[in-house]
Amino acid sequence: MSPARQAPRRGSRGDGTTDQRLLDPGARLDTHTDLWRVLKIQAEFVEGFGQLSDLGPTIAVFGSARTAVDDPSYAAAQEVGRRLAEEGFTVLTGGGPGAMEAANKGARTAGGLSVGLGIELPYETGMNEFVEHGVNFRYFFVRKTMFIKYARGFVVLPGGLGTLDELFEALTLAQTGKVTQFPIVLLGTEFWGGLVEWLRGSVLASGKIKQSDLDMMTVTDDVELAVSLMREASAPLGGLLGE
Ligand SMILES: C/C(=C\CNc1ncnc2c1ncn2[C@@H]1O[C@H](COP(=O)(O)O)[C@@H](O)[C@H]1O)CO
Repeated sequence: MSPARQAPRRGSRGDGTTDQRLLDPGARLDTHTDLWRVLKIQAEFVEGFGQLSDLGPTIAVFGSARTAVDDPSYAAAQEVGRRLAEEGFTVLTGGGPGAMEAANKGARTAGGLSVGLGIELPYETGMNEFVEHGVNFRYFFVRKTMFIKYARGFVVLPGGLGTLDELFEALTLAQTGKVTQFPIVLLGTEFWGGLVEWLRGSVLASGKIKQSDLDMMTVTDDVELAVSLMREASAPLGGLLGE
């Protein structure tokens, strides 16, 4: 093992996270360190590509880290994980608790491949117990690239800032044509209805987006609809069971 590998990995306590050391204004002055950091970022991309390139047809499921086990959206996440796995999809989540855990649980108990992309955070959380194949990232933006690159579509359950960030990144990439054939399903009409209403009444009405941008999302409570939209978009790409 090389000396660099033997050195204790700077943890998520005390000296902050890798993302903090890259992004915090106080850390921006160290150009020399930043140049070395580029190599670490590059290594993280290489590791991610190596670990994830053989997943087969994959759908990412996003949602709150704080969703409790007795929350109806936990059951919905578990159900969508299960059904996606039964259809032959690999289920990819952030590997954390809440809705992520539920989706991984559904996939795992259905015998599907259950994958988690963990992220270094200022507090240790670790991967949920239902992740079969876990990959940990230090940089949020590297991890986000992996979600988009390896998923054929997104199912988004109720969530907070992390979930909204993932949703709007996918929408922006679809709007700008960076990804095509990329279904985005918002599961939970009561939760998502207000956001969609605001997008329509304010953002669309003031000309900041087009109707076609709104049409990129399907809002539903129907897990079967979510799964069939993923199947339809994935079919031309091939690789699903029975195709
Ligand atoms: C808040 C707690 C743990 C956080 N742990 C996470 N582990 C992995 N991925 C996470 C975590 N928190 C957020 N994410 C990512 O963002 C989405 C959820 O964020 P939200 O703000 O909770 O909506 C999720 O899809 C992940 O990709 C302790 O309970």
